[in-house]
Amino acid sequence: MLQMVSRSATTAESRAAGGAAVSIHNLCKRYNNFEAVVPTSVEIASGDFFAIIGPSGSGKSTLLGMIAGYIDPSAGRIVVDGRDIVPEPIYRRNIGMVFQNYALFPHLSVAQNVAYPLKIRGVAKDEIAKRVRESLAMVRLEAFASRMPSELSGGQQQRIALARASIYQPSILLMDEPLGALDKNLRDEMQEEIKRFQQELGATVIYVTHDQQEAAFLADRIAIMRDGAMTQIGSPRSLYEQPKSRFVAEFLGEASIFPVKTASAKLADQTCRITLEDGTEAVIRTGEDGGPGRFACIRPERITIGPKARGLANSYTGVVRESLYTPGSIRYRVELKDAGCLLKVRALPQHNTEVFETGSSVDIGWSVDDMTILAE
Ligand SMILES: Nc1ncnc2c1ncn2[C@@H]1O[C@H](COP(=O)(O)OP(=O)(O)OP(=O)(O)O)[C@@H](O)[C@H]1O
Repeated sequence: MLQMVSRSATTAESRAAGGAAVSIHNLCKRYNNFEAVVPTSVEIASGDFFAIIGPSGSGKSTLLGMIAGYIDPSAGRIVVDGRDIVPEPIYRRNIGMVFQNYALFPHLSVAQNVAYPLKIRGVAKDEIAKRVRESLAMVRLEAFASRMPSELSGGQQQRIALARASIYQPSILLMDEPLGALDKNLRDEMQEEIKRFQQELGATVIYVTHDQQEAAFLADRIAIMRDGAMTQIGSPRSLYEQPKSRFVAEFLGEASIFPVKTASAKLADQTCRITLEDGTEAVIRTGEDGGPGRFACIRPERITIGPKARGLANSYTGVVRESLYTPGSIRYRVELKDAGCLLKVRALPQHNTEVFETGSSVDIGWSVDDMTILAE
């Protein structure tokens, strides 16, 4: 294993072309009166792993297609290392692409598939053979050079697609749901593989996925798309911990979200008291003060359940309405007494952790920093 890593690293050193910086300025796509992508601007740094997530139809693939060059933008610029690539045809853009359907040429062997981009660029035979060997080593499939695509598993085919997309050392790699066709275990394995691969290649990656966990695992930054617009861009952590809207909070991970009815003036200790629509009162850290039209949000793992909740700034009693033990976590739904508000709670099962059964009364609470305020 160690030997393989060090050999790949050497290979990468000799190949790494480095990633390109990508600046997108007011890029948009209209189909008649419909804006599939509204004017969008974003800076992607060289070597960044940038993921785009969002519901179906939110414009992810359209944006990627404009960068790749197979969809013409209605307006806007895509500046790569200082050069606007919008007027350039696909083959001049030096962009590698990997898509969900592996799209390997079925009648060509693995080696011939990987060699293809170099062959059409007129690279000499010896050089092609050497680079095919290097590329296959990077995806750990040297032994498969003479196989046909039909003789490979789904994961192996996708690794060959990666090798083929990167053999001409593109400075940008675009991936649209590359693991979409694979089962869960293989997806997990391939995520590790893609991460390692990108680090070795040094390319800037723009990666479209439906899967928020996948995006969080792979990406330095994530853009969340909705109705053709990037609603929020940030690190996986900042998006999860400081979502700006209800949409982002619900799209990325689980949350309990309640409309805010009133908010008090600031209290002396930089906190304020809010009242939720069902009458529940909570003390939160001030900053983005919640008033009518705002929402209070709390993540399930931020809630303490059991006797330890008693000393917290927000402390209540409730009834467990649902209790589910799953590998790695215990999930509850707890209804606050006298309020009816239902909270999602996730506890970490440790040695001797008490599991509360459905119907039991429990203490439940959170600190002033755990509840955040969101806009619609
Ligand atoms: N050629 C077209 N003509 C008209 N509308 C289109 C065309 N291509 C895409 N659209 C629309 O543009 C919107 C964005 O599509 P896009 O494929 O970018 O979404 P997506 O976020 O990638 O969705 P998914 O996750 O389902 O692949 C959708 O509403 C789609 O119907």
